[in-house]
Amino acid sequence: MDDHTSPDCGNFVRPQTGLLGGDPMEVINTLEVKYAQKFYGPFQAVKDINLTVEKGEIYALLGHNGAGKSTLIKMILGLVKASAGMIEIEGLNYDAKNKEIKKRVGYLPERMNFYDNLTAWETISFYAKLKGITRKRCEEVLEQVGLREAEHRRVGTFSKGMQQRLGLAQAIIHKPDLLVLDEPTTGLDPIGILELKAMIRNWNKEGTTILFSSHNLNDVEELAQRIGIMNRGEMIAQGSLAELQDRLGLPTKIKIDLAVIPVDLEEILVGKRIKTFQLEGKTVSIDCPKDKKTQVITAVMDGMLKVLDLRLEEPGLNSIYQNIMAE
Ligand SMILES: Nc1ncnc2c1ncn2[C@@H]1O[C@H](COP(=O)(O)OP(=O)(O)OP(=O)(O)O)[C@@H](O)[C@H]1O
Repeated sequence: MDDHTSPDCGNFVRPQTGLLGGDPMEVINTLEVKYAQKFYGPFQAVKDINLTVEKGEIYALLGHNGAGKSTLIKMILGLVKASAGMIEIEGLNYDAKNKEIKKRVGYLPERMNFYDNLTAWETISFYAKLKGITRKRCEEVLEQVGLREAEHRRVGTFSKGMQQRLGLAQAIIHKPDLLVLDEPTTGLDPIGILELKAMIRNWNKEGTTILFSSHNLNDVEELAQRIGIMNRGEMIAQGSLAELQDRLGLPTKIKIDLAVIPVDLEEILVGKRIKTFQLEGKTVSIDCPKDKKTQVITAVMDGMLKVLDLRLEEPGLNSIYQNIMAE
């Protein structure tokens, strides 16, 4: 059972800096989570999570079912009370500035329940009224999510994709600084996913910071600048794709298409200190440490091989995720 109260600060004490206890040069991040924990009875769903989302970033939470993503998201939204730790949004915490935070955050839950008998226009007007927002903004936001033509249809007749768009409209209507999306692409068809990603990118370009959770590695790879991987309540890895690749020491694959395969190919490559490679047709693949790419490419291009094409393949999120989960 969720307890819908504000997260407390537990036993975390914010470090004080500067003469008056605050550093004037301190950058305020959109989201700051420190040592956050959540117990449901004796079960610990979230374990000592530290997470920072900088202004303007798109950050993705990734993890198996039950990893604790939704719980963490609800703690960030003030919908679930943290057992311990600190959560700040734009430098504000829920104990002191609950209402102020709510104005700055927009949320699309995993499942959104609307009144089937209301039209899209009536639904969005209802949210607008709650938040003191103008009719013009309702029109604008329905336009942005592509529901203007369907605005007088009852929500009960909407497809999953259309309901998701309406959910997005209510999440963005008050122009939040931080938009939080819990598995936003689940249940959408491929076109719906593409359109949703375009909307997310547009809002982000306009300055909205975005935190979303997902099971879809492609969506995460395409959208997120930084990724947090959770497992059994813990944050087991965080960073950009390149940082995660470095951390794991995963190689870059160099693929070389040759015009002809010389009989002494192995000798040539070994002579250039390339000991392991795979040959498929006329394509040679070399797994190379990231910091040795230039040396390997220079060695291959020195004229002894007739190279038609050469390309680099960095490991994708798929192999990064699998490696991290296997650690
Ligand atoms: N209200 C609750 N009471 C007791 N246990 C809960 C409650 N909510 C979540 N849990 C448990 O906490 C753990 C984390 O759940 P959570 O929903 O946060 O995971 P998740 O990563 O979002 O999973 P999914 O990807 O399936 O949505 C799970 O073991 C879940 O059963």
